[in-house]
Amino acid sequence: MPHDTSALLSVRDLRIALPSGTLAVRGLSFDVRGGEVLALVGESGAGKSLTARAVLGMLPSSTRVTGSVRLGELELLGARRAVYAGLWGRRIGYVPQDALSVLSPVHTVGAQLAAVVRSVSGVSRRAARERAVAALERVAIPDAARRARAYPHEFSGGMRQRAAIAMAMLNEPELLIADEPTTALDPSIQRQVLDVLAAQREATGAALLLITHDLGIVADRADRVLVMYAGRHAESGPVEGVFARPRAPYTAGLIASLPPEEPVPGRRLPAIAGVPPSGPLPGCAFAPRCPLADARCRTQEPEPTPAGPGGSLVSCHHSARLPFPADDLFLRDGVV
Ligand SMILES: Nc1ncnc2c1ncn2[C@@H]1O[C@H](COP(=O)(O)OP(=O)(O)OP(=O)(O)O)[C@@H](O)[C@H]1O
Repeated sequence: MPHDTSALLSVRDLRIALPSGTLAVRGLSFDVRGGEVLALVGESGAGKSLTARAVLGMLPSSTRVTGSVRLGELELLGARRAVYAGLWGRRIGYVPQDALSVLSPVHTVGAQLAAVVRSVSGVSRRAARERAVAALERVAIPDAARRARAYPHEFSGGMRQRAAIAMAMLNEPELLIADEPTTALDPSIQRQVLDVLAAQREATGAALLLITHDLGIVADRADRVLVMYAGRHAESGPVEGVFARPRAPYTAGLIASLPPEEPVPGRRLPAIAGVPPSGPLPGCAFAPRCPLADARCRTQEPEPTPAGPGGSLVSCHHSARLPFPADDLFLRDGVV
């Protein structure tokens, strides 16, 4: 598949081999368009974080990465460290799951934000500090001028995460990559942090690659979704379309196993039985868990194929046979 030259980020045939030789990401292609939110979802171990780190150029040198990752015209895979250093915080902002991985414990939050400002623009220390405080205000840190003089450990988890968003957005990058930015937070705080992220993104027009395993967040916050399974593309497309009519059995199973808003007493919750494969399989990686799998699925790996409106793609030999809702398919293996 050629690159989409109109996309902000265009990833093609990304393969990531771990030091053990295991191929953890196996030929993934996707695009992020300017200003949009693309959610990357899938079970733990699907390769979401590795994909994000490959785009960010943050994988250890012991991993082997092939394929192509283009930011606009610029090829990032194989780029020298200096190229990435010029992009981080300027064209690409990064919000990790744990803000402490980007905030140093030995400097105040304000000093760290000011240093990021000064790394890009030659403003005075005082002006950089003022911009740091303004950035903390924008992410709703109360009493920002005073809080800027505090250290990260003096912030609550939610405040630290908002400070990390402020830091990522300081220089108005075109692309933001957020890896499970709210997973470590209480549900009540998650919403605030996601609201802050959305507001910042809308104010600057940045695109967002949002990694999450929470389909509720995808439904509420993303424009398009890419469902990954065992390092591969399972399904992708506009969020509304994918939720209204999933075409990959894996996606349908994930949606079927979402707890209903109002539980029906005595009704079993569908579940996808089994666990993802630990090694390579000759056919579709989901086949051992898939209620529709047949002999072809066990021998022939499905490729992403156009499947619906809005550029939807599905990697499944039997998507046309998939009913929706698919609860009954997954109830066979359901848990009480
Ligand atoms: N540095 C590493 N060395 C060895 N194995 C790794 C490394 N990083 C990731 N892996 C393995 O690669 C696979 C994919 O990991 P990745 O973190 O991308 O998954 P994920 O989809 O982000 O999962 P999660 O939702 O749990 O974060 C997993 O099996 C993981 O154990």
